[in-house]
Amino acid sequence: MILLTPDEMGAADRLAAESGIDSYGLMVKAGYAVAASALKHFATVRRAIVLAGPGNNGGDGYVVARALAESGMDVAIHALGDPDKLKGDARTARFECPIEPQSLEAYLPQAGDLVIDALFGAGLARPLSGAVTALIEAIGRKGVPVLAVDLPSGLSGATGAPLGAAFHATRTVTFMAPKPGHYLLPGRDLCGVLEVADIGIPMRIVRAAQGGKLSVNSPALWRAALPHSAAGAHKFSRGHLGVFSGPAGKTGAARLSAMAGIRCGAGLVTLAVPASAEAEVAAHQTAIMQRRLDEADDLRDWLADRRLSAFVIGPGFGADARAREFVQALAERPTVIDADGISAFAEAPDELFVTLGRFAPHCVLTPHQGEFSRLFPDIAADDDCGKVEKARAASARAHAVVLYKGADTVIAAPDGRAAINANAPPWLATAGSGDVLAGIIGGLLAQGMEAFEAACAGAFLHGEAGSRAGEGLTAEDLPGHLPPLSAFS
Ligand SMILES: NC(=O)C1=CN([C@@H]2O[C@H](COP(=O)(O)OP(=O)(O)OC[C@H]3O[C@@H](n4cnc5c(N)ncnc54)[C@H](OP(=O)(O)O)[C@@H]3O)[C@@H](O)[C@H]2O)[C@@H](O)CC1
Ligand SMILES: Nc1ncnc2c1ncn2[C@@H]1O[C@H](COP(=O)(O)OP(=O)(O)O)[C@@H](O)[C@H]1O
Ligand SMILES: [K+]
Repeated sequence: MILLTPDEMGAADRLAAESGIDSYGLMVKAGYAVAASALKHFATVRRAIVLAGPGNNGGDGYVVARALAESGMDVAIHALGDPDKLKGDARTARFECPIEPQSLEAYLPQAGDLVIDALFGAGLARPLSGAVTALIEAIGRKGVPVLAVDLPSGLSGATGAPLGAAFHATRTVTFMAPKPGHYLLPGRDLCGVLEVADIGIPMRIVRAAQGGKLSVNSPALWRAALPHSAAGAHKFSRGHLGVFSGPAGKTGAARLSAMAGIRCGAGLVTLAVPASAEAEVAAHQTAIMQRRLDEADDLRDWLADRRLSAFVIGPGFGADARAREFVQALAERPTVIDADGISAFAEAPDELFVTLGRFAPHCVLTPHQGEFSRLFPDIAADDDCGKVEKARAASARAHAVVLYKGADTVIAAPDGRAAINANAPPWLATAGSGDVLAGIIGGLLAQGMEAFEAACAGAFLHGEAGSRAGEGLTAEDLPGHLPPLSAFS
């Protein structure tokens, strides 16, 4: 599913107009789609209150009011600003609507109302005024449901962050394609249930405006890149994943990664274990192999085996000089660099970026918010930038795929491709869950998937496993609930 930024949506609008499509016709379709949603999902409300803004979002609102009145609903319009100053399609919509607008101040929220929020959509340019903010609070206090047109007013469609106050909608109807702000937090929560209405802009125009670089993560993005298990495959043809364990007492994280890697199809998985932890790891593993590995020299010997096709380093490893040395040696092969593998470079992130820059972008960095801030402090602190732009900037700087974790995980590649993951249930946020994700991605890399596709598929499979395991899961449950890759091919 493609995503359009508000600017790209504006471009689609312009291209549609240039191809002869009537823009007022689009507004009418948009308004009727919202009215249909109101009638279907809020059938029991006593009256609909349309809050109409000064631009085309307000224009949509006048169409909604007309459509609802035609269907027999009791409708009132409260306009922000002087309706006589409306221009273009919004002005036409206002004069085709039989209901005379009242002032915004005249609206007193009442139980039984449905608010249609048509104040601002893609054109929001600054934080909402004090009067609008007070009205949002009054509507919230009364528990009046809100149906948002395109976006809850106050929310940036580009970043998913409110510019100040914003409506908290029950449902949102947007047009042609969702925007990043519908999926990035807190926008996703502020939108409520999202509907995407087709208002008749041809998809070829939508695609031309979009450029194909940002999407919602779904199997369509990576299905073709999944490893196929041929009948004659043997374990080495399905890849060999190496996972680095921490010292005694800290081996659990790497063991979780290793188990996830073998469950998602790596032919062989070996845990590389320091001497202090050999007995501990051996007591836990059966299908996973084990190799003693203490120093960087041991690692260089091991790397002589070219059949080792991918690595995971970081979970429970220790964020120290040894971690830096290991990551620098591993960067020549596809490697997931997680947790301590990231934090080890907090004092000298450029050392990591220079190392990664010497190779093709075949490594995946998987920071959560804290780790992201350690490695990319300036990008993390840029409040004008949404999570997609942050992940993209980080990926370009690091010369690696960056999977920026959270409830709204974003995956970005150095070439600008990006995806927002949307299938993770909230109970996936449990200790060790990130270690499992690193192992899944490692397992896919080991089987020959490219880094961006492996990271996207990994995040999606992790979310699926979380849903299948259900609320109350622990990280140990996740590998056993991974769906088979064949379910997606
Ligand atoms: N694209 C398409 O194909 C289609 C788009 N459609 C619809 O058009 C919508 C976009 O319309 P839009 O561009 O007119 O922007 P919109 O959100 O109405 O706001 C702009 C106005 O608000 C003002 N303003 C901004 N911030 C403000 C603030 N904080 N406080 C006060 N004022 C503020 C701003 O004023 P200015 O900044 O110029 O002073 C300007 O007057 C889109 O969301 C969708 O619903 C549909 O009809 C279907 C086809
Ligand atoms: N609220 C949430 N909803 C869904 N998934 C979440 C949420 N919060 C975190 N996650 C996911 O849970 C995992 C947690 O990983 P991480 O922060 O590394 O924790 P740990 O180090 O304990 O494994 C990540 O995949 C992250 O995207
Ligand atoms: K709106």
